[in-house]
Parts: sequence; C-alpha cells; structure tokens
Amino acid sequence: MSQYTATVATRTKVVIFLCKTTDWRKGRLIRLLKDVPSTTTLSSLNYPILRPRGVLCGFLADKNGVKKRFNVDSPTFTPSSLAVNGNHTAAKNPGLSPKAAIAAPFRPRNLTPAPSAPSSSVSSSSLKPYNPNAPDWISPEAQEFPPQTYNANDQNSDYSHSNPYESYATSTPAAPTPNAPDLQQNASIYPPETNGFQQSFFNPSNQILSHHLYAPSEPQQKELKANQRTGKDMFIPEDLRRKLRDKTEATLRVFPHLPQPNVGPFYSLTQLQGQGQSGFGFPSIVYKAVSENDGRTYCLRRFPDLKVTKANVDAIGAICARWSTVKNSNVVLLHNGFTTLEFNDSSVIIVSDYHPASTTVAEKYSLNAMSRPYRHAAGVEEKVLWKYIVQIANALKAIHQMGLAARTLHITKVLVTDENRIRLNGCALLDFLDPATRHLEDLQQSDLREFRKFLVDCGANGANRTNQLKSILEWLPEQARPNNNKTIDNFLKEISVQIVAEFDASLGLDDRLQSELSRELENSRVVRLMTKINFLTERPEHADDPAFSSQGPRALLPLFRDYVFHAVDAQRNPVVDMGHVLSCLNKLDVGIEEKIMLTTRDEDFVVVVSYKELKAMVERAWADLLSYQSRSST
Ligand SMILES: Nc1ncnc2c1ncn2[C@@H]1O[C@H](COP(=O)(O)OP(=O)(O)OP(=O)(O)O)[C@@H](O)[C@H]1O
Repeated sequence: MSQYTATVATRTKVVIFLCKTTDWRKGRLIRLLKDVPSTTTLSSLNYPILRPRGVLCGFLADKNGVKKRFNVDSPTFTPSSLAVNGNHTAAKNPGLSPKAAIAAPFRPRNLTPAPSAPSSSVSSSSLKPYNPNAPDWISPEAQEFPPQTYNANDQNSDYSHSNPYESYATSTPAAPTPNAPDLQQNASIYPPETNGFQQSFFNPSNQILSHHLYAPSEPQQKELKANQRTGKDMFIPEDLRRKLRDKTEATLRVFPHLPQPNVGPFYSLTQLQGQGQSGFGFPSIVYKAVSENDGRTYCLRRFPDLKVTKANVDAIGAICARWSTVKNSNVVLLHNGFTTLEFNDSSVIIVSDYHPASTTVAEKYSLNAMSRPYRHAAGVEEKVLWKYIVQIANALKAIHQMGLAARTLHITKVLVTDENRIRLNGCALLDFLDPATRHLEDLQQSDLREFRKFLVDCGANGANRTNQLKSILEWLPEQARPNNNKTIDNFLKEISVQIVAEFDASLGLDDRLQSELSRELENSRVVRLMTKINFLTERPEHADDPAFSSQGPRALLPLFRDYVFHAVDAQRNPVVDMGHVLSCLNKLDVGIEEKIMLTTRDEDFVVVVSYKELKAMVERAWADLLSYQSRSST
C-alpha cells in the first residue's frame, strides 16, 4: 500500500475513464474528479466496480495541484499505457474523446446499470457498489488458481516433469495463494487492498524491476540498488556467456572443403590439428566427430597406416575397456577403439570425450618439450601451477588406484579444457602402441618423474618461485631409484594444504555457477510462457470461435500480449523495456493478485483484470488447445 500511496501522493493522481455504457458521460466525471483532494488514494476514492463494457476510471493530478504531464485541465489526454497497441488505423487525436462531453454524472456508489447496456458474458449483477475486498473483475473462466508453477519452498519442483509445458498444462485443486511469499516480501508494491490499478499506467521510470523470482540467490558482490540493475543483470554474465558460446562454436565448426569419410558410427569428422608426432612415437591425427548413436561430439585420434593383427585388435578392445572405467574429472575419458579401412589404409581409431575449445598446456603457454619456454614465454604463473599440481595429483591418484599408469604426462598431452582446468589426455595410448614389459610399479614411478618434468617444463624451477614449490620439486623423483617410498598417496599428503585451498575455490565456483543456473532457470520459464502466449493468440482457426471473440472468455489474451509487448508512451512512442516484459511475464507466471488495465486496440473496450485471473485464462486456453490437438491426432 505504502508504495502505491506514495506514487499517488508524489507523482500523480490518475484519471482515465473510458465508458462504454451509454449512461456514463465523461465530462461530468472529470468535474467530479477535479475536486478530489490531492491526498486521496485510489482505494479511498470508492470508484465503481469495473466491468467489461462498463466504466473505467482513474484520476490524474499533482499532489500540490501543480499541473503535470497529464492533468484534468490538460487540453489533450491520452492514457499513456492503456491504449495504443500498434495498429492505429487513423491517427487518433491523443485527447479526450468528443464523447466525453456528453458523459453522465459520475456516481461512485449505488451504480445502476444502464438499461441499454449491451449484455456481455459478465452479468449485470456485477455492477454493484464498490466493495474494497471484492475482485474488480471476474472472468467467467477464472477459477481459483492452483499454484502449478510456483512453490514457495521449492521453485525447482515445478520442472521435474517430463512434459515441458506441464507446469502450465494441468489444473489441480486450489492451494494457498501461490504468490503469498512474493506478496509478503513486496507488500509495499502490491497492496492487496487497492483493488488493483497499481500498474494501470505503465511508466518505466517508476516501475520497480521486480523481484519475482529474480531475487539474487548469492550474496551481492556489487552493491547495486534495485533501480540500478540493468537488463544484463538478469542474464548470464558476459564472460561466462562468451566462454560457453566459444565452446558451442568449436563443437559445431566444420570445414566442408576438407571432407572426411564416415568411420563406424561417426560422421562429420573435422580435423583438429595437423598430424603430430611427439609423445607416442607414432604419427596421429585428431578429429572431432558426431556419433549417430547419441548425437554427441567425440574426439577421434587416428593412427594411420598401423599394421594390426587380430591379437592387436583384441588388445586394443581390452585396454580401452579398462581405461573407460577411469572416470575422473582430470582425465579425458576414453570410450573405445577400433580399426578402419575408410581412410584407404589400416588406421586405428581411439575414441575419447571431446572437450571443445581446449588446447594443450604447451600451446597455451608457448612451451616446448625441451624443458624451457620459447623465447619470451614466461612459463606458468605459480598460482596456476598449484592448481595444476593438485589436479594432476588427483588424476594420478585415480589412475594408479585402478592399477594403471598414465605414461603420457606431458605438456603436449595435458589439455587445458577451461580456465585453470586441466585433463590428462591420451593416457591409454602407449599401452597398446608400446605394450609395457615393465612392472606396474615402475610405470607408476615413471609417472611421478614425468610429473616433475611436466612442472619443470612449465617453468616451476625458474627464479622467484616459492620455497613450497621448490620443496615439491625436490620431493618428486628426478631419477629412477628403487624403494624410494614415493607414491601418489604420499605426494597427496605433501600438498594437503593446497588441496584444501583448491577444494574451497572449487566450491566457490560451484556456488557461482549454481546461482547462474538458477537465473537461467527463471529465464527459461519466461521463454516457455512467451511461447505459450504465442501459441494461444491470433490463431487463424479461432477467428470465428466465439471463445476468442472480443466478448469471449479468451479475449483478454491478445490484449495482455499487447500490454506486455506493444506498450507505448504518452507520445505514442514504443516502450521497449525488457524490465516491463519480464516483470509482467513473471507476475503472470506466478499469478499474483495485482491488477492491470487492458485496452483493445480501438480503445473502445477496457478491462481491469488481475494476473491471477489472466493466468487462469491462459491455463484454460492452453488446456483447450491441447485437447484440440489430441482430438485431431486420434
Ligand atoms: N579430447 C580432446 N578434446 C578436444 N580437443 C582435443 C582432444 N584431444 C586433443 N585435442 C586437441 O587436438 C590438438 C592435437 O592434439 P595432440 O594431442 O595431437 O597434441 P599435439 O600438440 O599435436 O601433440 P602431438 O604432436 O603429440 O600430436 C590439440 O590442439 C588439442 O587441443
């Protein structure tokens, strides 16, 4: 209430009256409202109950009597947000209609309907003395609205069903007011006792961008007031958006001028880089390809012209099966391997997860395999190096625990798949390219030495490194020594402090991503609601359907669509305000009690309706539409 009263007292008193009922003469109404004290609030005005084809009133004046943009004495007046929805046929004079001159006296109480008033789907009994507790307009379709899409305690629960529209599609018995927490939280914005009208005049400048389900779910990092928030704040942050977009682009990018054959279930093969040699001692080419089995993109490493026997093929299958069980967030997951003749040779293909837009550590930091950075390359920052140390230790722990050895811990084989995020790649490859004759323990010791070499290649032994890092380098074996008691488990103890720090950082990132995800969840709700409204409005097959006629129970849906998307200001300039759109759609989705005023494009028909009633209407129309659909398909 306080919010709205403040609006009335400090900015405007609002008056609009559009009258369809013949007994009402607008000129008299103006005079009456001119005498309204400046402190009057709408609820105390006792305006009549508003009905379709009945009377709509509001008032406009300045608190101190100073004339503002709209004033009863203004020569012209156009309801700023009411009328106006696109199709102005003739440029209407934005002023009081000439009909206003013959308006009947305004009688706020004890209204009697005009005998000649056309009957509508709303009965004339609706014209009763104003009751501040009564709903202003009752749709014949509007049922008590069940909270399909909103649960005060668990907002996600609405989306657990398989039907993407289920939250809009069904109707269950009424439950407590769905928007109760919102109303409570925003009591100042939605005073229940004002019988609506708060949003009758949409004015972007005083519209508080709400709140419905856009409440920040993490501590504010920047101190921004509600009115300082921009449309951008409601969507995914730019850095994250760009990163995800780059990954999508990398996944979808193909080079049609370099056609590749389909191999097995894989098509759209796209080479990621020229043929490489290092690391395995065999040339290999890396592709990404889409699997027809599940539509996902995979990474295919091809070893061309490899003569393999039946025994080799079996060995590849067994090795891949073993490695496919190593599921660790710092190891590229291996799926399977097979041979193919599609490249006109005998190639071996190893299939692993594809991590779009990733590079190797060597590429990212311009390092070479000779344990020194290229000229001008500074090596890897120590802060980042610690992250790498913890992640590699995590990967080695998982691999060694499975009775395997990585064998390819090398700067040209460790992938940087995200910021500060690495994965060991190609681990299984040497197992079949160079079947080990050594013991597993030797191979695992060799992994620790490779680990050290990796760090040295990254510049860990350079100047200005901390003693902590130096001691880690000292701990990791440089040469093979029997019984040195150096295992990955012991190494993990050495770096326990850094592990805890990394764990904390990872939880922080997790929190941030969760909060972004929840925001996107809300945005997806809005998209679904918009989709639904567009499914329902202006369907050509409903042109002759009485339910969709201007008097029918669905008539308000196009009007609401106009109110949301086709609003114009007092000068009839389009109001392009994302905040308005999101605010309206969220209120509709929740179905709050707040009322808005909708107008037909010819401005002859005005109705005040609550979001709750509109939502019920949408529900009903949607259910009808689905039933038409199922009828036609049977
Ligand atoms: N699983 C994967 N997902 C996404 N990209 C990958 C994957 N594996 C490799 N790549 C990319 O393919 C390119 C070639 O990888 P590769 O392992 O052959 O590295 P390289 O530096 O060429 O080493 P080499 O000379 O030994 O072949 C690299 O840019 C790497 O980022």
